[in-house]
Amino acid sequence: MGIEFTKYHGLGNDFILIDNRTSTEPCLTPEQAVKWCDRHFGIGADGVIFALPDQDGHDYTMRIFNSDGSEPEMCGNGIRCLAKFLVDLEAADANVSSESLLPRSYKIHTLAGVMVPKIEASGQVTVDMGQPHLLAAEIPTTLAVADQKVIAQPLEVAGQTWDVTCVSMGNPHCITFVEDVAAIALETIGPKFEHHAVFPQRTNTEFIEVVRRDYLKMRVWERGAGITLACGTGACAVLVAGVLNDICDRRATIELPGGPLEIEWSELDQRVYMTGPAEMVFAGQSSI
Ligand SMILES: N[C@H](CCC[C@H](N)C(=O)O)C(=O)O
Repeated sequence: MGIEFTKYHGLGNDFILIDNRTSTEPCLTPEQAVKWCDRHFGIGADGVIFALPDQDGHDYTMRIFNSDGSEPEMCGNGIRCLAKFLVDLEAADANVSSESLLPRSYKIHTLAGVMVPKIEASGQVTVDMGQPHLLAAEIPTTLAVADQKVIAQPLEVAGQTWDVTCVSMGNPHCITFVEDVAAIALETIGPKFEHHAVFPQRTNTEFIEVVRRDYLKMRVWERGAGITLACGTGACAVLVAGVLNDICDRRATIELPGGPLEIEWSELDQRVYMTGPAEMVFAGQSSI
């Protein structure tokens, strides 16, 4: 009898979701997660997400392993998929339709703090992603003094100097603004940013083309996953970086290769809100 799983994606950033509600530890090791994420010898995904029981009075706990087996603090597209997975599980347990339970919010404990995804009746998911962290020590990066922000700082990567802005959404992001995002050789430059010495915990890297102050185009090289079609925490970090550099509004559409995300950095509570889809693809049992 294999382990049951369900595949979901958020704008093509795809995840294997596992109902882990009866144990407080993930049922797979990071090494097994690498095998499950392999797109030829396994199921294929950018990561594995575990729905664990609640902690400290929250509804559930989310843990995630990237496709390289590393464990990030948070995943924006992933938590939208987790919310959809949870409402599907609860509907199956109650023998009702998922739609009948909408709208539905969850308080999810993550390594980046408590996140609150809300599935609207439309199926779109809005997530309160909390406040961004901007000090060098919080990213973390050694590119600036620990209690300083990193905004438009020069960073040499692969013999070229890039102006970078760093933002943490619980996980690290290095953002740079370019003229033509399609011209970036992501597979070459991405790993050089990810493993750069100024990022002691590696980094996700986002390359951004500003089309309008409320419309940005983004491509991403993710820590622990490489090129993905979308990155939710990355889109949030990009919006914050755009505001800090005064090149975008506090509410904008971030266009990713997999589709658009609506991001707002609220002036009122300084929290970042992300809205986007989460789709179920298939369910199965794995014997690897
Ligand atoms: N690779 C990321 C985690 C997944 C983030 C991304 N898929 C998202 O939607 O936020 C990291 O190691 O920080």
